[in-house]
Amino acid sequence: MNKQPLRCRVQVILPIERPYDYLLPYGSDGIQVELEPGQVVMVPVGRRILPGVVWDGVADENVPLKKLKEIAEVSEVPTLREELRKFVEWVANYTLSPQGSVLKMALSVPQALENLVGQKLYRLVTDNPKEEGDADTGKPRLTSARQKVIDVITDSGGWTLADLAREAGVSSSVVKGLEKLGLIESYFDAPDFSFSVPKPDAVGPVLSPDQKAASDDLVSRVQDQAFSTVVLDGVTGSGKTEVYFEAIEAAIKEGRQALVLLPEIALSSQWLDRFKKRFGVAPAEWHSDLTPALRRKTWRAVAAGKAPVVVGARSALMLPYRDLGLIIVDEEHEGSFKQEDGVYYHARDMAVVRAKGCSCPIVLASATPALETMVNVQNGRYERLILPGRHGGAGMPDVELIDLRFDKPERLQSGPGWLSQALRGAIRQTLEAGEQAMLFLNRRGYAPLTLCRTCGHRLQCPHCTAWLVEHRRFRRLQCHHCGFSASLPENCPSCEAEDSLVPCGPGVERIVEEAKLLFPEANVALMASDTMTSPAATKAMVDRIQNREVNLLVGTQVVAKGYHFPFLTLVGVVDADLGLFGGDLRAAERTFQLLHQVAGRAGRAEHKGRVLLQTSDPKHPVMQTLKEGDRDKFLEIEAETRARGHLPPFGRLAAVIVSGPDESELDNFCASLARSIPQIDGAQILGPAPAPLALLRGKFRRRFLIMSKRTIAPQGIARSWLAQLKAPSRIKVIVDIDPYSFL
Ligand SMILES: Nc1ncnc2c1ncn2[C@@H]1O[C@H](COP(=O)(O)OP(=O)(O)OP(=O)(O)O)[C@@H](O)[C@H]1O
Ligand SMILES: [Zn+2]
Repeated sequence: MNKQPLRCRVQVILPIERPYDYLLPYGSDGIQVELEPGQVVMVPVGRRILPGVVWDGVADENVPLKKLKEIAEVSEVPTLREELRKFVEWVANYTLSPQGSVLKMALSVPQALENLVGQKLYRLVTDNPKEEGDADTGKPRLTSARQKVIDVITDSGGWTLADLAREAGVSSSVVKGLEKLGLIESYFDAPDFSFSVPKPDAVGPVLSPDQKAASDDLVSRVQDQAFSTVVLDGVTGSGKTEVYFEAIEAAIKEGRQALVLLPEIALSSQWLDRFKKRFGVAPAEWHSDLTPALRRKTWRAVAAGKAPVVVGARSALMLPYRDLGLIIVDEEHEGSFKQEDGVYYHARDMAVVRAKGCSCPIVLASATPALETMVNVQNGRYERLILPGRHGGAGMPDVELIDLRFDKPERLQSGPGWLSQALRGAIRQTLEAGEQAMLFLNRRGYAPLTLCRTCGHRLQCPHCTAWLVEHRRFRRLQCHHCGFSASLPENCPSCEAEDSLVPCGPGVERIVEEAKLLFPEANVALMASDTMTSPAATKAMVDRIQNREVNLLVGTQVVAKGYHFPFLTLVGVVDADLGLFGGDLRAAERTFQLLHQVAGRAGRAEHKGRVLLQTSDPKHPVMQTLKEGDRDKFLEIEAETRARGHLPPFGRLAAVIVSGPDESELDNFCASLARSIPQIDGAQILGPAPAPLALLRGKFRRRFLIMSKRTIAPQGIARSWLAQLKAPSRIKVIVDIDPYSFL
């Protein structure tokens, strides 16, 4: 009997919408191997072999056999669960992204998919080495390269030659040399992909009654293994972390995995230290700074259920968890949870969807929950647990406004100054009292703009609609959008006048300069994303601050987040109005959150905190509510404004960004798009308008905005409208559902 060969559907990790059909592979016995949905396979696509996943549903029997290719290889990695496949479909559908692009985020580590059974691996030899060594200790003397290998392998065994060499930063001959010495040995096995399980007897601190009530509630949700969304709403310093650590412990006890999403994991050394202290072991980390070997190990461990706790940036949400029992989104209001590249998604919102699919609770923790989140609390979709006071009875800091129109910063000998008399005085007092002060300005570099005094020319990025920012430490100008960098010219590039270029406005480097000048006796330190180049650099700085080797800290928004410095009592905000401009619908909310978080760094222990905001608009609701410490009043005012404008969360938005290298081709295409804008009840499409960044990385950009009522999904509108016209090959159309950036 001539049976028809069996086929299946495989979703390949290319930007394609749907799975392709393939023939099941033939085993050595000439019989086709049956595969189940979720199995990871390698398949031929054109001339390449790419990873894919056997997808649900049946292949189309009408496709002629000769058109079908055979699956090339079946990966040994654990089958991806139906929950993840459904999640990929959901995210693709919601964000209007190709399913293959979303799946690619889940299979983001190609090396992890390779079959590794029976690899040659290295481990430490534990009996005494035969080589003669140091007479005193009996241990062989090692070169530093060799010692690095020993250090790596002592931490965890089961390394391949290539991974071990790479992780230790040495050549493979160093590893082989150690093998000859008899200090390490090779064996054949599958690498060990697992992370330690936190000790069951590790106990946390004694919780306050409020913390205890919140933690009991979360623990019982974890034990119930049912979906719910809980907002953990606690003032800064109320001990939210300690509370959700209890929930993590409960998930571990249930034998399930816990995921913690942090906005800036690479900068979260304090968080990791606390975790280690509480649980005795480190969690699995997931972020862009991992070495390839660690990436592979982590991916595999997550998929096999051998990473009990994963802490990561937003992309950790896409990992193939075996059995997720809890998700925490810390600082849930943070804008960095929104990805604006490739697949445009909001990790907090998608995390809620994933928790639902996993039937587990999700905790959104913040001292300043997003308006979206609070409206979901009001309408009953989310529940809320409140921690009303700071841990250990520390009070909230006093917030005062400095009106820059009256208290104008005095000029320094070297040029303009940015710190008012009131702020200078407060810093002096703080330093004299032996406490720490922090100056906050959310602007990297020395000056945001450089201008020619003679002809007025402004130094601009050649590829973007943006000023070049001076970074004096490197004596360079930089574009903060595309990374373009040039050295600071001597003469004006336009009129060639000498000594005529002047920096305008302050960046943090300039504040450091002023601080050093005004407080020569102080230890001034700078903390910004471009000075904290690695987790180790960040940790070193955090340690210096904790040890009080720094007494005057200057920083950008990286200092605003989650840090706990007990001796920091004064926070000065150099330009509180900075975030309010720019026509962004969330400008006020974001400014309130950021300043509230920064203010929350002050006076977290015994000594009372004081916060000074320099503003030119002290009557602004953001400044007034910050001063009154009335977050809920701010949210009320903000909700009213948004409701009036039918803006999120009371209406829905989708941005359509069209870009291309040729401006007239772009404008023609946008004009055709504009002509085909459909008439829809309850929705409208605005545009095209030049994007505020009308030129970005050498591409011209135009924007449309779809605004719809809460009850109408903008996805459907975008889909049918954009399907009518095919974009020319050089033009790119991006749809950003629920946009956070309007540049
Ligand atoms: N029950 C407790 N016992 C002892 N120390 C605690 C307790 N709860 C909190 N702390 C300590 O109080 C400090 C503040 O707690 P934590 O950082 O968890 O607050 P938070 O609510 O996350 O603050 P933020 O929103 O500002 O990041 C930390 O040093 C923490 O270790
Ligand atoms: Zn640029």
